[in-house]
Amino acid sequence: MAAQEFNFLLATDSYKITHYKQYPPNISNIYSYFECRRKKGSQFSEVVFFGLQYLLKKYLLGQVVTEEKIQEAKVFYQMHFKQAVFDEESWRKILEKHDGRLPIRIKAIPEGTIIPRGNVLFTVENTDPEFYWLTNYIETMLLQMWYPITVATISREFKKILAKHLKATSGSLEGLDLKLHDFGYRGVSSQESAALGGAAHLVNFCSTDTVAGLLMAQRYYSCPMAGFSIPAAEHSTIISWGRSREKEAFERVLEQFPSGPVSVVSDSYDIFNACKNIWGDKLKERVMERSQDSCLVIRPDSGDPAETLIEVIKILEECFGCSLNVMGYKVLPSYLRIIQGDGIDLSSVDEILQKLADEGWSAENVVFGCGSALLQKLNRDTLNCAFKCSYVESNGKGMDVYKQPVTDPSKGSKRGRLSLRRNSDGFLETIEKGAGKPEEDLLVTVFENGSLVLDYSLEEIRKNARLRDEETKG
Ligand SMILES: O=C1OCCC/C1=C\Nc1ccccc1
Repeated sequence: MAAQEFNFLLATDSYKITHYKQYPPNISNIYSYFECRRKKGSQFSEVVFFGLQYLLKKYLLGQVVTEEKIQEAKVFYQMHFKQAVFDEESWRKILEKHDGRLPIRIKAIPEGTIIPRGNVLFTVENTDPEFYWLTNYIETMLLQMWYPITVATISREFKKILAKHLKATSGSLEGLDLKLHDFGYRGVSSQESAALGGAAHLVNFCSTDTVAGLLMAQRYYSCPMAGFSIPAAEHSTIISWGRSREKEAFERVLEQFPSGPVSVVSDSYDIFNACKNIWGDKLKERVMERSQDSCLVIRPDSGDPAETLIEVIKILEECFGCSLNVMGYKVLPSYLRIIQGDGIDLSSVDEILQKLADEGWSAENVVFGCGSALLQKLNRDTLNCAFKCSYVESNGKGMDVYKQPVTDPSKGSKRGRLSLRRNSDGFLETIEKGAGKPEEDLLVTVFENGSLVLDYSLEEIRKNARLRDEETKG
């Protein structure tokens, strides 16, 4: 028997096993959709759609139903419910009639599309009337797309902030794609989260240490190398020399990586002493002989980020001097930069860059690392991701359906078959009740009856997600 790898029949919430018994008699079609519900006062007005292609390729393509999996599920659910609720016969029908391929159609906006909250992102419907229950059976797995969508969205919000400050204090967006480095691999809940979240960040940037995200981009988004990193110290490679030999530890790093940028975490004992007396004195010659594309990147890693950064940059200015750029902001010598990877989130990065600017410093001097705030400090409610049924057919008649809780109108759902179009002002909008014109519909079929209909590359996704001009103004 084939090793029981992933069993699709077990990849859902228990209660969904019982839903086929609850739908109205003679129901033949269930049509549902995914959206990031609009929420008054929410921090994020638009989202980046990303991640569905990975899920389709990994879990939904080809034969997902087999006799072994039916047997395994039958035994499992009998024990779990202590009664026979699992619909063995229907699953066997899928196996016999569709060779175990899912009779489902998924239509979605192109990955990387930037879309305002409250719009349909993808729709799901059964293509064989016999398996109406399958549409919402896969809700559980499909709703997990909240994660890559939310990470890609947060990462792009970082990009807007970085672009604003870079433009305002340097007059150019050069190097924007390298301004936010993913430090988050260790802070996520699993290898799969690291892969999905890491790849989601790479929609907006090409700077990461989360190797799993690079592999995801290679294997599922046809991108051979989506991001880059540089040699960098960590505390162990510094403190292993003992407190009295921090200078030797730093010197070793410079020697071992003579060309190309190198990052050295410098706060093991006293970041200010390290900058002034080691980098700015004992090793000053070594630092100055490095060039722009072999710069030393000093990494503070503690203290209030803004205060520490300001004090560090002032010490470096004293020791190495600085120049003024075309915007009149100060820039350290090109062989010297700073990376701030501690305490970075959407609000602190804006505050730090503003304080640097107020002190006359360009955003060119610093790159940022971000861990949990990028990959983990988020949940399904961050963008209010929801999956809801909006249309059903029974006895050949269609009916628009919806929920509208008197206790929370913001949880109301859309009704009828949905389409997405760009209106005359160029804004995306969702048309409900089947009123959309097919030729205007931006939702495209990406999955049908077990086959992937479209395959997006990270390159085209990045193009869809690039910042628009107005988002880069100061
Ligand atoms: O300092 C750096 O310069 C740029 C390259 C990466 C890097 C540090 N990486 C890292 C990863 C995970 C947790 C903490 C740091």
